[in-house]
Amino acid sequence: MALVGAGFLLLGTTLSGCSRSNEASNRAPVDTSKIAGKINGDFIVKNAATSEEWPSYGLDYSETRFSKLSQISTDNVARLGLAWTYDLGSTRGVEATPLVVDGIMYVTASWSVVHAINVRTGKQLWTFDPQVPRSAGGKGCCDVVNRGVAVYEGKVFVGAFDGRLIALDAASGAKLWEEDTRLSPDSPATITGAPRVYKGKVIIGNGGAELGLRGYITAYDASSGKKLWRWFTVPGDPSKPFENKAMEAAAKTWDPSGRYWEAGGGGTVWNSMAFDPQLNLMYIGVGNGAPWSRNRRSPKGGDNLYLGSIVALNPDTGEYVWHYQETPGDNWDYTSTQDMILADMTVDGAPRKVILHAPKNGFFFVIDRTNGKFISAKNFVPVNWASGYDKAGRPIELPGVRSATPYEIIPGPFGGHNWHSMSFNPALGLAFIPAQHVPLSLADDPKWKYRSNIPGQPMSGIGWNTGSLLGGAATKAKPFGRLIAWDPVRQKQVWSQEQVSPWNGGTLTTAGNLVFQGTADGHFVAYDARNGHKMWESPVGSGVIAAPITYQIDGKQYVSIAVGWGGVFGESQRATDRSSPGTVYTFVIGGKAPLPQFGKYEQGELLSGVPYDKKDVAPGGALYVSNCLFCHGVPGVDKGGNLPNLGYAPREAIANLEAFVFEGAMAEQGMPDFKGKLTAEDVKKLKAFIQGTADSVRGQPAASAKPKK
Ligand SMILES: O=C(O)c1cc(C(=O)O)c2c(n1)C(=O)C(=O)c1cc(C(=O)O)[nH]c1-2
Ligand SMILES: [Ca+2]
Repeated sequence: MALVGAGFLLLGTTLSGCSRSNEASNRAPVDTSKIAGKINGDFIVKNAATSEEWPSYGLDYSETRFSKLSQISTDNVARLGLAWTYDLGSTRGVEATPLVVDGIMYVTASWSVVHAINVRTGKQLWTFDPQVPRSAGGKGCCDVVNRGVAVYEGKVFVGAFDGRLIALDAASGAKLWEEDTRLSPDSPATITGAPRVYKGKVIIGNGGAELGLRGYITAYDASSGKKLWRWFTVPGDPSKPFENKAMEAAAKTWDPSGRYWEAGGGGTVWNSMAFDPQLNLMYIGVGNGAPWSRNRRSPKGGDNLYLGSIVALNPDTGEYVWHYQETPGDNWDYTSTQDMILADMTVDGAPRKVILHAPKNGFFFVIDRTNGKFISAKNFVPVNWASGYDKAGRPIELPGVRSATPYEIIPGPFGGHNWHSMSFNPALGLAFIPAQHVPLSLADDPKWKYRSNIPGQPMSGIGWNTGSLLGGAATKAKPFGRLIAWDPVRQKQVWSQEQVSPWNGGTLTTAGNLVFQGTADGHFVAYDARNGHKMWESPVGSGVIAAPITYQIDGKQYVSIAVGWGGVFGESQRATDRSSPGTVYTFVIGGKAPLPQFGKYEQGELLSGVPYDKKDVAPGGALYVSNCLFCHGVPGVDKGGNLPNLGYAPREAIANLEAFVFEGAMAEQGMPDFKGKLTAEDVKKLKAFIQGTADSVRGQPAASAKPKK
């Protein structure tokens, strides 16, 4: 088909098909009667002492990602070699932390497809495709990703992107039960996060604050799927009774004249949780406001609890116990959903049970996890929205950061640190943060209306609610990616490593004094955890965003990483010219398997020859921001991520843009349907902006590849 040019091939249609077709030949004998039956709370606690298996998302209930294994160490890591690779058959972002129990790895690819792999051979045991309708693609803000599964008493739990929580038989992959976590079929709720199982309850939150969701978290009985409790994170319609005292208290911090409940208010729990069995408290990280702009959401101001907070809940009942708000009155998509780590440390001479947290807002927090009391906060990246935190734990906000005048907010909405997992090495007292900056300027937009396509408001055409205009001011800060080793007690950076680009993978640290991390430019790297010296690296097929794991089988320590470029930054931008399907890489000392052949990313020629009217370029640009930007990037400037850059698309594709926008040419790949949302006249303007921008890039000496969002 002529329209399917080089750029579009990348979208691929091979999801799970690839592994399926190999199913018979890939199977290897496994005693399935013994799989994962032993995994329960006691096991997870016991395993934390040895780290032999990797039974839950963050390795242990404290989510430390610190492995006690030391067979692979700074002494021999240089001899690390490939044991096997496994093709996940996906072309979109792979964000999963794999779990390994009883010699089987459970890992997810994009579109929530689960793969069970025999770790001894690297061969497939089974796959499960929840068949997420591709029309759900446009409901997610940030790529059709999944961060992994939970395993408990012989079952595997996965959150499907369309909002279903599904239980599978760990031995066969057969579906045992399925529950819809959404409140209604037209809800914008998705699931991208990994479930956790605490005390026999499968616990999961949702994504969707951008699309106008009231955040909540739900617990289901692991064996039956019965819903046990649900806790909302922000108050609902004030004409209805409060669900609980926590909502009554929270409502006092919201201005009802903003009618926030119509846009849900936000506060989604789309990623992080942790559990302290001794305190019987579970912790959740609560997300940003909907819309982003507080002036639109709550015109008289207010802290808007429990946005941007860590909240402690009783895992038995879902009852609120305490909260600490990191970003009062969030205005910039400053989620607190980044991974939390529970640690015990001595602060000012006293032993403290703490939570370590590096949320999007750029500050590193140490919080007392018994009562939520603030201990300290210090910025780990440059910030320009607050000068610091006072003794009570309140940020000292700087003027102008909520205004209608375009302002380069630092960190931007991509965060000084996003969902890419942090790890904490208690032996060294260091946390390893995948830190970054992605420049963006924002301005409050008084014209915001719930779910209205307003040119210039990012992605409002597919239902985003930011209440903010994008751009308008040149950004000055440089984008960066930086691995930071942070001492939480002294609140001080100990070492750092600059990376090629923002959006690098999560980290793993080990008793072998190592930190492992994959990078945006397609490498898997081991550093000396004490000083940041690079000890080993291997190229992998594309940019890495997920976090590595390590485990021991038959007396041998392995390291694995799921590779697949994407996520919200990686949809439109890239830092490598390689392109490969989602792939699991497993390494072992002395491993001799050959690296797979890496594909080359075919960028295509800069677009030329699409006729347009110059006066349509500027209005087309505003429409582009509100419909296309976060998926396709700046035409001719960004290089394309796991979705194509339209400035390098084939001429026929842009000349026939209607086929994509209205006729569903890419619907099977998850592209939203713009019928009834855009007019033919709008599409004419979009073409003008795309070709006009490509033409102006051509007029420049060299196309800059720097992220512009
Ligand atoms: O507010 C939300 O509900 C929500 C959900 C998600 C998600 O579910 O992935 C992301 C975000 N926000 C977000 O702000 C963000 O930066 C982000 C990045 C990613 C990703 O997977 O790359 N997801 C999300
Ligand atoms: Ca968000």
